[in-house]
Amino acid sequence: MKVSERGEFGFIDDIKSNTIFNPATIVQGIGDDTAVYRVTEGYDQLITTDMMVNGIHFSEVTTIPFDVGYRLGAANISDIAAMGGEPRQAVIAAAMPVDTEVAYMEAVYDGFKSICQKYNVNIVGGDTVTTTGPLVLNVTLVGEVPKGKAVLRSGAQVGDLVIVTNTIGNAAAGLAVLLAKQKSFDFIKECHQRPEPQVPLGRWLREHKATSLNDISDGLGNELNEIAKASGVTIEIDETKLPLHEELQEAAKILSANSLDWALFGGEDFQLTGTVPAVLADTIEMQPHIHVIGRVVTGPSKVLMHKADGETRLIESKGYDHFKHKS
Ligand SMILES: Nc1ncnc2c1ncn2[C@@H]1O[C@H](COP(=O)(O)OP(=O)(O)OP(=O)(O)O)[C@@H](O)[C@H]1O
Ligand SMILES: Cc1ncc(C[n+]2csc(CCOP(=O)(O)O)c2C)c(N)n1
Ligand SMILES: [Mg+2]
Ligand SMILES: [Mg+2]
Ligand SMILES: [Mg+2]
Repeated sequence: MKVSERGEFGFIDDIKSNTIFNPATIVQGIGDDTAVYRVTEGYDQLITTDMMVNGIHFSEVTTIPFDVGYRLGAANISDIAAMGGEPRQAVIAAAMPVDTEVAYMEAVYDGFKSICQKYNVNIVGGDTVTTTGPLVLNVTLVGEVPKGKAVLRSGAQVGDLVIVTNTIGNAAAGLAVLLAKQKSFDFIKECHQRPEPQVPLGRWLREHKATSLNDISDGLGNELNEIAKASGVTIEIDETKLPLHEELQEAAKILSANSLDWALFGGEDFQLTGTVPAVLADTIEMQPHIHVIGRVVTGPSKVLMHKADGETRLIESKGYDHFKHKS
């Protein structure tokens, strides 16, 4: 059945069950003019929004509907993780072409509900409209962080260590193998299709006094430049220290692609990058999911990379730019 046959209110009825995963904070969920939720005493409130468009962030070739919903949640939860915060309440809006299948949208919502359940996020409302363009989905997410403890982009200090979580470039590599219709490469494909926001590591980094954090949506180069600019520092990273997964290296060989470009400019990894005080070096050494990739030094706001061959390269802020990208 198409959404047009189901009708606006029928559609809302179809998706409104199984949306509250943290009931203690909810006075009113889906079903009134606004939702009503309770905040935690002693916490600052965080709010963020991110959108996904069919043909830009996903396509039939790259992403099944469940994963469209999962990634939509991941992109938003990731921004809360990048503040060292806890995700809490979400509203979701959908602009649908009239011939969209109800089953497709239900699967999108199943994916979104699945990640919300995993991170204890309540889905407290939304909006439903039709469009003559492609499917557009938007989430606005509220989170919380202990008062005054949000980890900003502007706190990097000279002498700090530069860190990144897990491995980077996988989402771009996964997209490339999906578009090339390559078999296998399941790990990097999943990194593209069903990325995991790094909430526990964001919390760990906040608790260990990280001085700045950013999530990797547009590419490591872009995110580190944002930190360098906001903090007024130079960031130096080491090419040999960038954590790259073996599947990414393998995919680069098969597709004759540049694995370093994926890592620096790929985006959509939703890993965290940022800075921590140098005294944390030994503690980080024992943290298997956080890697030191460089240092903060005095100088103008820029990012430099010491290459494997001994040369130094300026890393431009050339991540994914929606107005400049040609597909
Ligand atoms: N259309 C807009 N109107 C008002 N503020 C905006 C708009 N677009 C972005 N911003 C704000 O600009 C800043 C940077 O936004 P950006 O979307 O680049 O960050 P992000 O959400 O971390 O990255 P990404 O969208 O790539 O995941 C944020 O403070 C964001 O709220
Ligand atoms: C079908 C298809 N083609 C290309 C891409 C690549 N892509 C799209 S948006 C984006 C940056 C993050 O977006 P935002 O800044 O909105 O968070 C990237 C790297 C994709 N995901 N799917
Ligand atoms: Mg954004
Ligand atoms: Mg972000
Ligand atoms: Mg972006």
